[in-house]
Amino acid sequence: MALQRIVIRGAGELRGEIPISGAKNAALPLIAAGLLTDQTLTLDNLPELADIGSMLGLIEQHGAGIVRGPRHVEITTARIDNTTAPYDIVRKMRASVLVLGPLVARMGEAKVSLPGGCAIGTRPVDLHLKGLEAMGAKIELVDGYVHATAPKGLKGATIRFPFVSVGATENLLMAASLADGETILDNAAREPEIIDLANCLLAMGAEIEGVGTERMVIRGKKWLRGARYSILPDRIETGTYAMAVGVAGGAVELVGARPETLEGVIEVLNRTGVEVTPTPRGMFVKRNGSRVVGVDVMTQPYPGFPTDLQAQLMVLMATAEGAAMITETIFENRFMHVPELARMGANVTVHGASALVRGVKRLKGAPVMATDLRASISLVLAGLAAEGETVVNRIYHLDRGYERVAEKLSAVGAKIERLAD
Ligand SMILES: CC(=O)N[C@H]1[C@@H](OP(=O)(O)OP(=O)(O)OC[C@H]2O[C@@H](n3ccc(=O)[nH]c3=O)[C@H](O)[C@@H]2O)O[C@H](CO)[C@@H](O)[C@@H]1O
Ligand SMILES: C=C(OP(=O)(O)O)C(=O)O
Repeated sequence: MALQRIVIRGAGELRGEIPISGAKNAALPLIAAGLLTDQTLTLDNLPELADIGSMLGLIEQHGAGIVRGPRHVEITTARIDNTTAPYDIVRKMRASVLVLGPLVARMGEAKVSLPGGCAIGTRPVDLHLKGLEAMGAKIELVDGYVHATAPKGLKGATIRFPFVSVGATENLLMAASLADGETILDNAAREPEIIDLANCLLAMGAEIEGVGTERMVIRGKKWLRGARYSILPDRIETGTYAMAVGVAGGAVELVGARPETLEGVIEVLNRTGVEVTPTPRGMFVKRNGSRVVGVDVMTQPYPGFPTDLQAQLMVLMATAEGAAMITETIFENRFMHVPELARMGANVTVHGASALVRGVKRLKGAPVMATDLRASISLVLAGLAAEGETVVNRIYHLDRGYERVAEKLSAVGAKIERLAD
């Protein structure tokens, strides 16, 4: 594939509407859930993203039949004929580890490549593995692969997470749905994507109490049926475009957005001076005239401010009146965007897990690149606010998580285009 880049010529206001796609981080576990049943799981509102293609490719090589249509997929896993998730797929996308729970639960064994570190931190999977061990699986690490076996099937267990993990909650929720007996997940993640997965599992016949709370009780079933489920709108994409309006100014309706999944984010936006109002179709975001003001924000598990919007918020704060302290508590290395933003004139000093952002009047365009998804989109947002031309290189990161980003932004007036070499 030719190397592609995005060119942005700032700085004009955004006006109009942007449709919000289905949530990547809900879609990925839901696709893995397709391995739990021999019947068809149909997913609607499927976003068109590179990560979705990778996840479908992964479950296909386990034996799933995939029929893909526009914004929708039918997954039928009548049989699983391969329980190995190979390094070549897992290294591209960490969410691949979500096949582990479903495979062990249904087949009594799985071999999944260890995902390894990535740009934003070391990201171990020890909580996933300890949970499966508590459910009776034997875990061995062989040649970089996790080999999990439970020849007599998984057994219900009480699992208390020492800290909140979205992925471990999802993996064990799926595993518990097909285990023998009752599983209690304590200190479980409460992200809307977890609720989406639980609701789909309920539609498949699972028995889960406490959905949306930190304590879920799952009574395992011998078999789950097929279902049809519509993926929730992407709250991170929504928050990203809301911040784009904050950065560039203007007024945009985010159509399909679910403001109730973004309360912590809306509260922060309102404090900065960006106005957010729910509408019958989604939410309306507006910033007219004056500069936003700096606010201090700490990332937290849901319902706190999401780490996946930290880089975008930093761009908003980079042009704010006054200073902002942004503290990242989820990942230990999620400030990769800072040096690139500095090249565009942002004034940011990192001290450990905190970044002190002193607002400047204007950013300046520059060639930039990023090493992860949210850092990449933050550079696009910075380009919207910058004087002159910004070229964002290595945009394959963007394609992992943002559907048609250049089209969506140019439809509201941004001067943005995608170029191939
Ligand atoms: C595909 C998907 O949904 N990705 C999201 C998911 O990632 P993911 O599920 O990987 O994130 P987790 O919630 O598991 O990670 C939270 C923290 O726990 C640590 N940890 C996690 C598991 C474990 O076994 N051991 C351990 O130490 C991680 O390194 C991290 O520091 O939630 C993150 C936190 O909201 C988001 O940023 C990601 O976008
Ligand atoms: C970090 C992210 O995704 P993943 O967990 O798939 O790396 C993200 O969506 O911002």
